[in-house]
Amino acid sequence: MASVQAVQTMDSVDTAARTVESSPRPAVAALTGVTKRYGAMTALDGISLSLRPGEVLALLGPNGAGKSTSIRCLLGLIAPTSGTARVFGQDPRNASARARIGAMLQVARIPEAIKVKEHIDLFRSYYPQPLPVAEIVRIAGLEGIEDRQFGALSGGQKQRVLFGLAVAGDPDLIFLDEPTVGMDIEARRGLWAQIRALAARGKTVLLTTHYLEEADALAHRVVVLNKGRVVSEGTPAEIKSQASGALGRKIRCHTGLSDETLWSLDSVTAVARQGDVVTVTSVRAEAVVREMLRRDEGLANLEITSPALEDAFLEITKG
Ligand SMILES: Nc1ncnc2c1ncn2[C@@H]1O[C@H](COP(=O)(O)OP(=O)(O)OP(=O)(O)O)[C@@H](O)[C@H]1O
Repeated sequence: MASVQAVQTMDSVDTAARTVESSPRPAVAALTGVTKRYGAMTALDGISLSLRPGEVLALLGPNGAGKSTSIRCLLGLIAPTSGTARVFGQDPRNASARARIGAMLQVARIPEAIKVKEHIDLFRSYYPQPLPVAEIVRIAGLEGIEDRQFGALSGGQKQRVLFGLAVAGDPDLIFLDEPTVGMDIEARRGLWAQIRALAARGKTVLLTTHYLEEADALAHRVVVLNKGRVVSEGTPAEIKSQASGALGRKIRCHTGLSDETLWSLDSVTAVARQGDVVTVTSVRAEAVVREMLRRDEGLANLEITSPALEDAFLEITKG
């Protein structure tokens, strides 16, 4: 069981320190060459992706990119037009595979007149070895609302209940389709801590989100989809560095160098001033900084930043 201590420990882990064993253990779930067509609309266009044990994989992409369709194929809710979906090495419709899966979907509709605790009891009954009710209530932060009807809850509280139902069966693989929509910042951070705690217990999580800082904060790996194809894949840091190749990095400092001099340096694409602070953008930031320090001994308050994941995402999916 995840203890509060484990949650707190994981919370303090630095993003860069998140690693997942890269051994060739079989994938927990995989789409291989999957195309999904709805009439003339191609929702997935030959995509392959796989989930490794114990990782949090974030699926990013603009509206209509194919994120929910990917999840629905992996859940066995829809069949690929071609290609294969496998979960624990089996067809996702196989009952023994399903018993190890939990899901929180965007379109989840559950009866409004039923109490939270009754929903939990019902979901627990679907699984062979569910978590104790008190554990589900604690993980999903449902203390005090167990006896309320689902329909009487706020949007954020409903999301927490759906998360609780997704983990009720103590599944090894959890799909979370935009899990923090409608949550305030505190609730969102609480859910992040729980997702980290799940991964720390060896659970595998596939998450879709439009909150790019969420992927940055949680994911071991990010797969970016656009128009049904995988357009980028890597750690959040790798995705950002791919984009810094195209976008450049920003060098901020106090310097006496003129705009003209700054523009003359290696691969500079922008020079901006705000008060005393100069911001220079270049894809060869190290070379530019070396040259700036050589020419200006008084250069101070130096700071170099990579594009945010948000900028990287827009760059990768534009066009
Ligand atoms: N049942 C369906 N019938 C027809 N077209 C569909 C159906 N389901 C999805 N699509 C289309 O397939 C494409 C991919 O949809 P999908 O829901 O997978 O995207 P998404 O990345 O999850 O988008 P969003 O971020 O808006 O949730 C979209 O163009 C969508 O309109």
